[in-house]
Amino acid sequence: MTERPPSTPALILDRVSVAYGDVPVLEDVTGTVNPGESVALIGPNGAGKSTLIKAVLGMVPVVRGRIEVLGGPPAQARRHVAYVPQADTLDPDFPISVEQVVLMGRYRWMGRFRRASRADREEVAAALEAVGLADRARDRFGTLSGGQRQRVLLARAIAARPRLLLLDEPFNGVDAVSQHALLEALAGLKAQGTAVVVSTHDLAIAHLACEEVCLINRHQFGFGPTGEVLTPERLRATYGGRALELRGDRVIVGQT
Ligand SMILES: Nc1ncnc2c1ncn2[C@@H]1O[C@H](COP(=O)(O)OP(=O)(O)OP(=O)(O)O)[C@@H](O)[C@H]1O
Repeated sequence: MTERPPSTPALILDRVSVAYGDVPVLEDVTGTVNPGESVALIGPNGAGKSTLIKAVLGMVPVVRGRIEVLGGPPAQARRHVAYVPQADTLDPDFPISVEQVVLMGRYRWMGRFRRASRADREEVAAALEAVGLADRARDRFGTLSGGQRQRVLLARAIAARPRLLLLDEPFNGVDAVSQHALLEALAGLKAQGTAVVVSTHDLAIAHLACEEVCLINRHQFGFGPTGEVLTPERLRATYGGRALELRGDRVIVGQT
């Protein structure tokens, strides 16, 4: 019997350090995310979560160490990586429909004139279905609630058919219905082999959405299975001595 070759990791972080000018923001972050796996980036404000995501996108340079995306440098993998930013640059007043926003996710696969094929339209419809907004396709994007808009932006990323999906705090200000829809859509993507990296302040979400966590606050305080790494001691170290822990699905914030 022949052994199947191991699949290429979606993301390798190898002693990654990032600085803005002379100011170090991340030092020695190391870990691997395989296809179909998800990792939650957890750390306080200013810990470097967004910076790490931008480094994976090749938007900020790595000063030491190495980032490998789908077996090569980040710049070579851009077509296979989708990103849902923390505050999207799309102006909610811009007159654009929900399906037009999602179609943007297909641009990387379209020809020079960006004419949508039937297959593109089917991908858009499937992505909207995945986030539970199929019935809002023709509505103006700006008329949706904040949580629904977040779901549309995830649909745009899904329509890009990424092999690695990066989400920067997608659950902020999102109600329970939208949260459930986002979690279901992420589970669907993972089942198709997409690797997911999601920054979040919500430890309960990290438990629900991700089987791995990366604790960072400039330095790395742990990277591995959620149940093993998300301990009160490590959380306290990550949050600079503040006692934070997870009991059941509740986050307990203690004294500094
Ligand atoms: N473009 C930039 N130029 C200089 N410094 C920056 C820049 N972007 C971020 N920083 C700094 O880098 C550090 C990490 O910021 P980053 O946005 O990565 O943190 P974060 O963990 O995502 O925080 P939050 O949870 O508040 O979103 C902060 O001290 C921030 O001030």
